[in-house]
Amino acid sequence: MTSNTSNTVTTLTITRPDDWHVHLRDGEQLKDTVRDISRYMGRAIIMPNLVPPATSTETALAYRERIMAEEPQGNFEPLMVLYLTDKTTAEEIKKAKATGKIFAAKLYPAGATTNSDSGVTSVKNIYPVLKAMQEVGMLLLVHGEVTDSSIDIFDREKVFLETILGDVVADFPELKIVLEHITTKDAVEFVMAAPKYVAATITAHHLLYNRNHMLAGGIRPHYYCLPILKRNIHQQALMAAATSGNEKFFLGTDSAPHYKDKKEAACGCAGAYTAHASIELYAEAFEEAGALDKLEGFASHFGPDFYGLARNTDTITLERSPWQVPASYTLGDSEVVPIKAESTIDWQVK
Ligand SMILES: NC(=O)N[C@@H](CC(=O)O)C(=O)O
Ligand SMILES: [Zn+2]
Ligand SMILES: [Zn+2]
Repeated sequence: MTSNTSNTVTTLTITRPDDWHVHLRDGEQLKDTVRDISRYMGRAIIMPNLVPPATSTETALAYRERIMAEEPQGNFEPLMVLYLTDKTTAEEIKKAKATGKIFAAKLYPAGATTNSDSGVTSVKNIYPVLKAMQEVGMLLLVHGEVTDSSIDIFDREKVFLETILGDVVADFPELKIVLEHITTKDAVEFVMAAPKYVAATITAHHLLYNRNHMLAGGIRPHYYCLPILKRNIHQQALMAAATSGNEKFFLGTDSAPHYKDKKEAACGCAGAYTAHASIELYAEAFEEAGALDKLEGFASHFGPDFYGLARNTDTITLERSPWQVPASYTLGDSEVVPIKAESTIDWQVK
């Protein structure tokens, strides 16, 4: 990292970052999501929860082609992910791995989040698949929440760690696991105590916000995402983890666009759009913690290191240059309301 050394930092140059968890959607939305992700992200782990989900090597590769068609310069590399179901086979894992274009498989507990209905109903059902993944070196990405309706929504991540993930880690000691979009102090502690093959992504919105932002003084649907924002002690634990320099925690925006009318509804969809300003939002969070010097490791080094990929070799520069986020952006034939709509963001990428 290089930056000027006066009291307030006004420019910050870091190795080009990657996004280790993003939703680009499909069809008419792709041109808009790919434009945003490829502005400065070198690579991104592309979530496979499409309708229907990308459950096979063929569907994942076809999706990759549709993404590449929106970014013909090839400056951006989509890293594909297989969507695990109860029916996924060990052969499919080996086939996917052999393509060199599919880097991970995603465990969605069935019903846990957006488009997860075809997910896994019991982790035991995929034990042969996890064994194959461990053998061939394919990462397991996890949406870590239980789906039991008797468990309070604010406790679902913690209970998942206690009742499911602990066993998976113990039973597959050499399987690389990323606990995605962590939201609790419990998850931070779990990852820190786990062996070196367990890491986590943290979103910008879980660093910047807690459930008061979503619920106090009126209900704000654009902050509603899963796992849901928690109380501020959890936000503080996430901030401490992200800015600690611990290489087990790295950037994954979980930017997850939904049309405005699907969010502002009686039963609104889960997901927050942050790809319009992802590194800028992280910069705001890290600055708040007085830890801008820790941003580069989190955003640009620890992700590729964990995935066993080379770090990017070029850089991007952030400038302190406040700008107003628009009320909405075009998304396909409709619009999406981004995080910080109509508010100011201090940083801009040159
Ligand atoms: N995070 C969310 O609230 N939503 C994501 C799904 C997910 O990542 O769980 C989506 O696809 O909309
Ligand atoms: Zn998720
Ligand atoms: Zn996600």
